[in-house]
Amino acid sequence: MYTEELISVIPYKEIVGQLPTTIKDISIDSRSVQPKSIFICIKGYTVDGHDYAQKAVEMGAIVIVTERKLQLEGEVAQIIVQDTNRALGLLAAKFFEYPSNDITMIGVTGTNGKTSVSGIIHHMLIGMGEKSAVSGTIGFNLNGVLYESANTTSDALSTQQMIFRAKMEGCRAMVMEVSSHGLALGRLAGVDYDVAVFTNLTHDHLDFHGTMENYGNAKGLLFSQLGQDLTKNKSVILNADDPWSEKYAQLTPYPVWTYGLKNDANFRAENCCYDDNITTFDMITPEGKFPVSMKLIGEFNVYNILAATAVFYSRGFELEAIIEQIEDLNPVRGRMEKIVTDLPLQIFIDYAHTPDAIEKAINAALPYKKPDKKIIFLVGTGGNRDKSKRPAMAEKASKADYVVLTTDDPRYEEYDSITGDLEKGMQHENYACIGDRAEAVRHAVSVAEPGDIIIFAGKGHEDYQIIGNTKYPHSDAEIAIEAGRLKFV
Ligand SMILES: CC(=O)N[C@H]1[C@@H](OP(=O)(O)OP(=O)(O)OC[C@H]2O[C@@H](n3ccc(=O)[nH]c3=O)[C@H](O)[C@@H]2O)O[C@H](CO)[C@@H](O)[C@@H]1O[C@H](C)C(=O)N[C@@H](C)C(=O)N[C@H](CCC(=O)O)C(=O)O
Ligand SMILES: Nc1ncnc2c1ncn2[C@@H]1O[C@H](COP(=O)(O)OP(=O)(O)OP(=O)(O)O)[C@@H](O)[C@H]1O
Repeated sequence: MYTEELISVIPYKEIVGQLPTTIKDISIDSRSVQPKSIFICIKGYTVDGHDYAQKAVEMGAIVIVTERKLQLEGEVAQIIVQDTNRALGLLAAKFFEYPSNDITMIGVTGTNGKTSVSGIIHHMLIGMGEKSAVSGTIGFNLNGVLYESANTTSDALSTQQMIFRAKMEGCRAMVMEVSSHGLALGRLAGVDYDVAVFTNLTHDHLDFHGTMENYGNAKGLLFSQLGQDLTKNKSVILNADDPWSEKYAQLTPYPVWTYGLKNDANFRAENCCYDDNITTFDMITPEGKFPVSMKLIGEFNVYNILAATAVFYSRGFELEAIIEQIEDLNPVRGRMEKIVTDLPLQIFIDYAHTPDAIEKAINAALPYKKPDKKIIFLVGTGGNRDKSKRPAMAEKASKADYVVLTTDDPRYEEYDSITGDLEKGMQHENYACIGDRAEAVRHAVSVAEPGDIIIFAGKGHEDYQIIGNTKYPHSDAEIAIEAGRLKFV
């Protein structure tokens, strides 16, 4: 690509040296720079890409985008900008010829439900015969092949690359989980969303955002960044039962569709019934009432389904076709997923790691609890991350009859520090603190009796536990089944 053309999309303060006529590639990682590349220096939390500019030049970078003038050896031009993160988004979008303009982009944000709603939309699209890609916490799923990603919302370069690949593979749509970190750190600059969805906003990530106000405002960027061009067919999907929705509705000129169970909304559910691992309800829509029956359990999934329905409706799909897809959906991996075992227990694997999600997960299991039987809830929290949510997590977990407090990626933090913080929120005495997660899982099984429900929360789809900075293989389900066989079979 012509260098002049590429850099025309970014505001810059100064150019140092002679720009080459063309550049061949774009990179933010000195370890994988290709010859004749433009390298953008990104400040991380642990390391700063500016420190790797010289290495990038040695690998073949011929232009460096930087926030300050660097002392570099070799034939290289420097472009000095105010904010390399923002420049990266704009350059990456231009380099890949704005792939998000050619594909329906659906962004899903919120504290809980991003993976669930994104997965639901993706699977419904596929069910309708549309090619679709989805990116988020579970990775990047392109035509059934899953690629790992480090973050829920990847850096701006990977994001544009993913959208480009989805476009080249003929996808009609791409669904993206949009995290508040991604929005605040400019990872989504240059992405043109067609539909923006909000699930809910509750306590999480305050180590990063500081206050709920900042956290909510960061999520709001998804709606304000939709733009103002009313010739574009865009829509916004908001949860009518969450107070932040009113604020987000003010941020956009595009049509807003609401959903919810409590307040007035365009899409509502009535007569919800949770029975035999089947959920039924009447969906109230702008076109009347439709009975729905689905395999996803829990009230939170009714919200997720209403959100997905609003997305499809806003894009002109027929309600009958939408509901047909809902009835075919399988539970999302690791989200109140019931594990099939030969044990006399009901075992759920779940990803709840916020107070609100824990409450919702336990509520989802309540209809399946048999008289005189227990719900055992295992909950862990991550080390070196938002500590303020820990007591609130245990407080919500206290709704279970027995609680096992443990760790979920302790990283560099002592087990006792994590379980000790959780313990402060416990509302009853029926609990144990066991920092080693494998031991904690075995303990949960050891206190179970036939007919009990055990919910293992926090790991969801993950198959590892991070201790220090090493990922060790770990599966709550496998450990539980092994312990259960020893005990019951
Ligand atoms: C705090 C944070 O956001 N850190 C992110 C950050 O890592 P970092 O600070 O260590 O910095 P780095 O990206 O490794 O290095 C900075 C720059 O130097 C470059 N570099 C580095 C080394 C080298 O040899 N050469 C080189 O060029 C890197 O390529 C990069 O451009 O940049 C990495 C690459 O983009 C991210 O993977 C990493 O996210 C870490 C894993 C993380 O845990 N982030 C969390 C807080 C996060 O972002 N979470 C949200 C929300 C999830 C949710 O909703 O639950 C998410 O979207 O995932
Ligand atoms: N709409 C919802 N409202 C509240 N809780 C939910 C909702 N959907 C799912 N949950 C609960 O939250 C957990 C996490 O769900 P999900 O992975 O879909 O959220 P997420 O926003 O992607 O989370 P993360 O940002 O951590 O990846 C689930 O396992 C479930 O317990």
